[in-house]
Amino acid sequence: MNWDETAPSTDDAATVPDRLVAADADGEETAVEAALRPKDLEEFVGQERVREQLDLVLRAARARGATADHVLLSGAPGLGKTTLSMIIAAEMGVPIRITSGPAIQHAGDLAAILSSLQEGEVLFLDEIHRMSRPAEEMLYMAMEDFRVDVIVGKGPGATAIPLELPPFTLVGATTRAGLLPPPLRDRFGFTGHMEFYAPAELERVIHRSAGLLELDIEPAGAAEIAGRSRGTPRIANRLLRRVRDYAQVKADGVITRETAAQALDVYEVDGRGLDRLDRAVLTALLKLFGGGPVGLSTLAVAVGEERETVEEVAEPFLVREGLLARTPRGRIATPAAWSHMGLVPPQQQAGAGGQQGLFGP
Ligand SMILES: Nc1ncnc2c1ncn2[C@@H]1O[C@H](COP(=O)(O)OP(=O)(O)OP(=O)(O)O)[C@@H](O)[C@H]1O
Ligand SMILES: [Mg+2]
Repeated sequence: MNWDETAPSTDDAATVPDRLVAADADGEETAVEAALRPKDLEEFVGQERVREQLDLVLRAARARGATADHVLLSGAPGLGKTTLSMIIAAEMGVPIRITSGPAIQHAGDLAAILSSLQEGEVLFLDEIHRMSRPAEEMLYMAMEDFRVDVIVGKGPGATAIPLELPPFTLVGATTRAGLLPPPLRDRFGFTGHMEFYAPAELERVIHRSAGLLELDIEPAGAAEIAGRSRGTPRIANRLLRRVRDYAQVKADGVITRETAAQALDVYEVDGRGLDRLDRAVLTALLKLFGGGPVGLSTLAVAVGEERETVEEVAEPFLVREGLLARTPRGRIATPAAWSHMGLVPPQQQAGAGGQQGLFGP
């Protein structure tokens, strides 16, 4: 992981350098994550509804000796879509092939993958909303009829050679279910929508990971980390690793509420999971603009960040937490924002006199 705060970002999307509370995995994290992935539905924490529904789908398919229906998993980054796809394969006792929408640019790429699948295999297509149109159209037929037409030649002389495919289970994952064309969405037999996790569920994720990493953690320590994890298991696991480092170096290795809180304070992740950027946005909104309304561009300049960074990186979580609202007149802070930042709104400072009190009698 790159901790150099000044390192230029290579992503095209608005990003800030390596946030501890980013929901996306960074490159090196993938290996660490693999070790912490639950291996079956039983071990998979939370998402009760999706788990129960999926359990039925898979059990029924197994009982029929059939290949499971195609499954679409939608939800925010880090909630367990990839994990669940691997669990589907494991529960069905079949191999899994992993690819992603951006990796399939030509229909031919997809045809090659599809024709090399074994019977019953799970094909995991991550970021399925980012597939090219021709590949998508080939996928329709493959999903429905287990057949593709391979086009040979060009122009008027081109011919379509039908190719039979073994039955397979497509597991598609997307963070943007709304971007999927309806014909594609309709071809999935089951759609599971993943929700953010409740604190108690994240505590279970943390205890489980702590066990695998052989860490000594007290329940209050797990609760402290859970409260700062923004409803996301990936972030919970990442914060746990940082707290582990701190507990090793600064304490006796045991993760108590105090060590967890001190460690995450060092990393500037506050009690509610806000990091430095989130707090900078709120501080500017509250202190410089009296809680708003203020335009996005003005707010961004005040924070010293790009407009897109404020809008795409900081705001979604602040809005989700009910700390900031986007209105036609600009951004405003909610009462919860004032109290979270330990500040008093101007009206209340002025007492019963209201806003006027600010400017004297
Ligand atoms: N329900 C869960 N129980 C325990 N651990 C989980 C659960 N969901 C996710 N995790 C852990 O969180 C990490 C991220 O999960 P995963 O990679 O499956 O997320 P994702 O939804 O595929 O994210 P992305 O959208 O970025 O691809 C993994 O290390 C996994 O172990
Ligand atoms: Mg994933």
